[in-house]
Amino acid sequence: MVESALLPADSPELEAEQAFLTEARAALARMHRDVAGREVPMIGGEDNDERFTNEANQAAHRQRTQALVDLPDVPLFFGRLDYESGAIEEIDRIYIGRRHVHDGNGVPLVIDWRAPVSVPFYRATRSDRRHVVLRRRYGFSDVADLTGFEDEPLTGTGPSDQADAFLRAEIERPRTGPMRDIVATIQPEQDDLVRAPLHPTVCVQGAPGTGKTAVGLHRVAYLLYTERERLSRGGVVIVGPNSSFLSYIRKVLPALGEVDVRQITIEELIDQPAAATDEAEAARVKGDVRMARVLYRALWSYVGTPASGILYSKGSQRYRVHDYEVVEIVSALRESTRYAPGRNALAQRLAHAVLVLMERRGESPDDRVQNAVARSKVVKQVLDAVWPRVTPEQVLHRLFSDADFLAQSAGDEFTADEQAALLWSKPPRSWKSAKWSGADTLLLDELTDLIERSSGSLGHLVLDEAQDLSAMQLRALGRRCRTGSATVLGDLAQATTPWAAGSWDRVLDHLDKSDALVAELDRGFRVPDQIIDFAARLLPQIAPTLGVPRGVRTVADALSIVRTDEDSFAETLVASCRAALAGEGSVAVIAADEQVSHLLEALAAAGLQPGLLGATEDAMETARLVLVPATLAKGLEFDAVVVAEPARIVAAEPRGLHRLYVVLTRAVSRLQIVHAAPLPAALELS
Ligand SMILES: Nc1ncnc2c1ncn2[C@@H]1O[C@H](COP(=O)(O)OP(=O)(O)OP(=O)(O)O)[C@@H](O)[C@H]1O
Repeated sequence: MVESALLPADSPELEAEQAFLTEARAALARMHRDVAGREVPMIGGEDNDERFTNEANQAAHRQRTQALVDLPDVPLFFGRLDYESGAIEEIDRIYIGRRHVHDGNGVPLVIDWRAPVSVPFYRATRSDRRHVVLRRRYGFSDVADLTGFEDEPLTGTGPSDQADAFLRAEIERPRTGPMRDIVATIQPEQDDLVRAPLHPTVCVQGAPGTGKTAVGLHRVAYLLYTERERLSRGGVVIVGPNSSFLSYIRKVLPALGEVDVRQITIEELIDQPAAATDEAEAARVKGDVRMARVLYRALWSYVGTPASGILYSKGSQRYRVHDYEVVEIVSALRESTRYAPGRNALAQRLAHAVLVLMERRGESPDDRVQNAVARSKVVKQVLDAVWPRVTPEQVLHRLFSDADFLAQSAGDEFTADEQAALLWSKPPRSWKSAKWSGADTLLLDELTDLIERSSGSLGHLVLDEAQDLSAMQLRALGRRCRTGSATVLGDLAQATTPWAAGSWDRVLDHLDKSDALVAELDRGFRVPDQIIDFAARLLPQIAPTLGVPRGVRTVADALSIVRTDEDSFAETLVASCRAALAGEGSVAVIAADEQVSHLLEALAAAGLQPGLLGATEDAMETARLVLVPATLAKGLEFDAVVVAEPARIVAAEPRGLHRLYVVLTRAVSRLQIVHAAPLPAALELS
């Protein structure tokens, strides 16, 4: 969508392209009318299957109708390929767009970018032309009027730099709000990941601004195109770190014609609201994978060793199952089932043992007798004594209230200090009055699955900023897509949580997707070279094994550092904001969370009226200048960024340097650092 003015507005060729766009729009409107006006067939009857089928048909119709809405600011096509004549059937030219548009008589006007025939748009080069002679890219205004185009002939020799110029212009087009799609300029290394098959899971390590989020979103659109039937059963879910980030990315998939994908936080996916917060150390320990083993032991410690057998009476008959037989049955079951089905199975096995005794005495008991024995008082007494019913809440309440129970369950997994961090200082009287933290809800989720296997039916799960997830979060997510696959996106250098897993092998192991394909993206599209090089000085300290990302652009005066003193800090910051606002596009001030309210006042007092990210979901859409607490900056970007007092950002949390690395890599064109305190040593310019 580059504003391109290569041709005069009245050039016949441009006019012909504009006329084609008008024709394609009219065709899309007709397709929309046709689908919207079509009656959805309803099958009669009121049973569950019929109701379900009718609802599914209605939903599919709604989705199809919505997908055909012509969004006013989204161009219908963005590129064209001209083929050697006769190369592909009778077609010598195709227009490529966000969805398929046909003329009503079976003639395609615009081909969906996801179709195999569109692949050369992204992959053809002069040395591998794939029968393409010309690639054309279009420029559009903000309201999707076609304003120009650029041609890239593939028939010449030597490298072509048009593609790079187009990419650069697209990256630098000023931002006005939420993230936009990159469908016109997906790069070959990104295209590989976007079009990777549904299975196995794909895991992408990538430096800031290499396009991980963009790749994840386009991959979802691609998979829905190629695997819609398979995915419609379990659904697709995108999990992002917080609601500001989700609000930022929410328009990309609808612009690609996909309106039915849930984009949520992990808390929403787990669906157990948290009512308490943890101290940092407790949160770290609760997120650790050792917790899974501790919970396992805690739960199974409820199963005791039978002290006696059972004596079942029927009429004048007595049947005795000896204690050693009960012990054997219990220990065999312990090894082979989950907790709740194990209890049911124990009842049935005991009843079966009684039935065998009955048969030995020449009786011929049937299933009804077995069920009656299984439900009898004597069997129930054994069950309650040996294999009691428990809920996840009861187990966790006991674990955090009872130091002996915790020590016994922890074995040598946790140190005494770690156990102390887990214990409640004031235990609630009962599990019913316990207030669970976010980390606790994941432990409850794990226990629920240990008690009764949960179903895990998602078709595909995208995890963005996955480097931050704890082992217990990853296990909970993995359980929800046991048979599905995932796209795991992240950057180990941007891991800011104390419970971060630390390596992709471990992340994938916790997610139970060890067969994943791991790839790396290393071309940083967002951040100009000078800023990447500056931020990368932190890498030896925060992620020594990761390489420095390769920049694709230099921008004049991209980086400046302004030293001031405490007294003039606000004034200097205001001046930096004014300078940034004099340019085009979005501007952010990013500061340590605890400094935000003070800076908000200072900026407002200077008449700048910034939006406050996190206070309202649409702050990035309603204000050009946004004040961003450092902990919410992850995943976002702005044309210009002013970072206030890096030392405070670093001091605010244990992984403060990682946070600073995130903050320094949010700018597309200009980064200004305003500081009174010294910069971290690695950043001091020599
Ligand atoms: N092929 C491309 N064409 C145009 N723009 C691109 C391309 N790839 C990435 N970008 C742009 O680069 C910016 C960064 O992309 P994205 O947010 O997906 O990166 P990321 O790797 O997820 O970054 P971070 O690690 O900082 O979250 C976005 O503005 C995106 O639109």
